[in-house]
Amino acid sequence: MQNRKVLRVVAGVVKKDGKILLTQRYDKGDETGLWEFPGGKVETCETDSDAICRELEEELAIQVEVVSPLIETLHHYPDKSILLCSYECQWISGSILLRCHQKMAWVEPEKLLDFELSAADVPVVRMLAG
Ligand SMILES: Nc1nc2c([nH]c(=O)n2[C@H]2C[C@H](O)[C@@H](COP(=O)(O)OP(=O)(O)OP(=O)(O)O)O2)c(=O)[nH]1
Repeated sequence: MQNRKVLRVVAGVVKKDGKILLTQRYDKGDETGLWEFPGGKVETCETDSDAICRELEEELAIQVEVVSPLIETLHHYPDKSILLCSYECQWISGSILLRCHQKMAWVEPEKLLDFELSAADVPVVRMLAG
């Protein structure tokens, strides 16, 4: 595990009216059916901000501006290791279309832990829940 490559994954924490956007992965593929923050893998030559803006456009059809970094969490899944880099984002334009997720929810910070989350997201959510 020590020598395996760590994937850099960005997660956008989009807030609206005091609630935070969570999306649910499909019942197939990685982290099946679990809730997460929208985002994805950072591509070569891309900044984290570029990756967030691209992923939220691709996955949800919304345009966001990255406001500030939150926390980075290293998590080892059985098949891969990821460094999850979370950022607070401001929604600029667009209406949400679920292109890559089965569900979405706007969640009060204190209720985030009620959702079945990808394991790497738990420290992020603990921080947001206060
Ligand atoms: N997007 C996202 N991925 C997360 C979170 N937490 C977490 O463990 N992951 C994992 C799930 C995946 O194994 C990996 C990111 O993969 P992804 O499938 O979202 O990335 P991508 O959009 O670039 O997808 P692809 O090119 O492989 O289709 O990180 C999270 O909050 N958001």
